[in-house]
Amino acid sequence: METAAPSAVIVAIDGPSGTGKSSTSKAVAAKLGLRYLDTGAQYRAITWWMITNGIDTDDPHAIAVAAGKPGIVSGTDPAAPTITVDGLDASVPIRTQEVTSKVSAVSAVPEVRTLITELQRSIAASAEGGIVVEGRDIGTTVLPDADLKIFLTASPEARAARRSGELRGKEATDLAATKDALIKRDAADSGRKTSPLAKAGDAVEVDTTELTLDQVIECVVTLVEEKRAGRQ
Ligand SMILES: Nc1ncnc2c1ncn2[C@@H]1O[C@H](COP(=O)(O)OP(=O)(O)OP(=O)(O)O)[C@@H](O)[C@H]1O
Ligand SMILES: Nc1ccn([C@@H]2O[C@H](COP(=O)(O)O)[C@@H](O)[C@H]2O)c(=O)n1
Repeated sequence: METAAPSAVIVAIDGPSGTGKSSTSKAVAAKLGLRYLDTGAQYRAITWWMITNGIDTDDPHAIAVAAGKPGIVSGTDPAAPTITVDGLDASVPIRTQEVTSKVSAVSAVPEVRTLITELQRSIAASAEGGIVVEGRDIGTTVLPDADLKIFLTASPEARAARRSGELRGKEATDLAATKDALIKRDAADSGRKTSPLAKAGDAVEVDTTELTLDQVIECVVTLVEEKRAGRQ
């Protein structure tokens, strides 16, 4: 596995859905001049491609056979992250309810994980000044030698309330249904055989339930700065 230049800092941020991984990672990367990679967007992109190409997302064999076909490219500027599939901007369609409901089944297929993990490692290795990579298995599997690993948590109630706030005006905002859906997705992601959602043994756990987003960002920035200072 290739690693980034010695001065670069690699930060892995994992955790269940709605704990603030994307918002925190983007802001931390922007503040510290690092690149940013949203690995969930990559699993969403491959899921979107499967749906639009008529692949049965309940058929792991069909998914495995097709897994190498889409060309997924992630842009890592934290101010404007991008995701394309076969050259098409996928940033909007990957956020639909249909993709969200099918992404756990697609991302559980080992052939999908092998391909996406290789892609993630090559992006991290080419981020010369360092990168914040967020997902579910970054600290445990994708980048086990990351300089700093963070595992964000929050109560299901807080996470559902955050998600409902996002959805208001766009789709149904039933708090109980939102909570059930995220608990179900977390259970699928934690329960799969290959590279499940899990906290690395050496990750710092941050419970964000009672923290504002700014407080979480500040906490992670401090942890990165401490890590950098300790390496000098
Ligand atoms: N500490 C916080 N307090 C209040 N709202 C927050 C906090 N952290 C994040 N949010 C809000 O919660 C919502 C979900 O955050 P975000 O998308 O960053 O979570 P996530 O962990 O990346 O979720 P997913 O894994 O499902 O993509 C966003 O609207 C974000 O602004
Ligand atoms: N490292 C990762 C990241 C994500 N997944 C899967 O993608 C889904 C969508 O992730 P979001 O962060 O965009 O909500 C997630 O539910 C997982 O199924 C993954 O497996 N590994």
